[in-house]
Amino acid sequence: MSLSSDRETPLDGLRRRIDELDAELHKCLIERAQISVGIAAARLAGGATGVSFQPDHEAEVIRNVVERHEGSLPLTTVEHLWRELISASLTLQGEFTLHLDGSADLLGMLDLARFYFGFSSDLLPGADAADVVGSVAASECDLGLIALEDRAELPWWRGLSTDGAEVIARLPFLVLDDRPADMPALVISRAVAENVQRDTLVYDARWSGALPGDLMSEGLEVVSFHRSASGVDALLAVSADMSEDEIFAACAEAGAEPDVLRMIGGYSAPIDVEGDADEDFDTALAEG
Ligand SMILES: O=C(O)C(=O)C[C@]1(C(=O)O)C=C[C@@H](O)C=C1
Repeated sequence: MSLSSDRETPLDGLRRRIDELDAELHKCLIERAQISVGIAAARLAGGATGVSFQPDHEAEVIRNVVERHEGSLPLTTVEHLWRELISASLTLQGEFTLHLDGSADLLGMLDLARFYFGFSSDLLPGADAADVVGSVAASECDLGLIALEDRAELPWWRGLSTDGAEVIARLPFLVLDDRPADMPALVISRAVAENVQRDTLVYDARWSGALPGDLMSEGLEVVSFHRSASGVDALLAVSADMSEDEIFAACAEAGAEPDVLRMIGGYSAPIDVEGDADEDFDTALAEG
């Protein structure tokens, strides 16, 4: 072998560094998985069974990723890697099935499911959103993924409750232009941890008349609505700082108090990475 072929070229040096980093990363991944197994054992020792989702901790993990991130790797690539790790960690803690809203665009649903819940999770398509709510409510620790439409064909959220299946997350979690897996959706489960912290609460609100037109300026986001002969059902997202009395007062200010107001879960608010989330709600559509 000649002397020149023994000398490391700059390219060889870069590849050697990638190999070193891969070994370090792999060691960290092995340790992370061992810790997940430890969490599962500690929960079992404390009398818990099955998976318990900690959506607030998951949000914190991704918030930390966003804060630390720099350089040329796309943020959504890093987000996806961490989502895969969190899903693997959940799978190590117990079996669960992810029920998919079969009435939504199939490719968009599959993209979302794989981006957020990885390739190890067990997927099961349901007929529609109401079917997913029923399956998740009847399970011990399954998850459901339901696509959000401004105008819903059915008020599927009527089947949610805080002692059954409830809303635990809103996707996409990172609001970015041109991101992959960008179908708006809610995640539901009955296996959410008891002490979970959420900054946004979700309500089932019903009016026998029309939907008040200006709820948004009162701090109430209409995530979805359904109009029928008996009135309007709305899925409202509201800051967790607002009491139910304040919500009634804000609705009255916007036009009318709802006949029904029922808390049906909550989530950690998505992060608007570019600072220009499009929260425009088509009030003309709701009023017309
Ligand atoms: O914090 C926990 O309890 C964990 O199990 C860890 C972890 C993670 O892998 O980061 C996994 C699942 C939870 O939903 C949240 C976070």
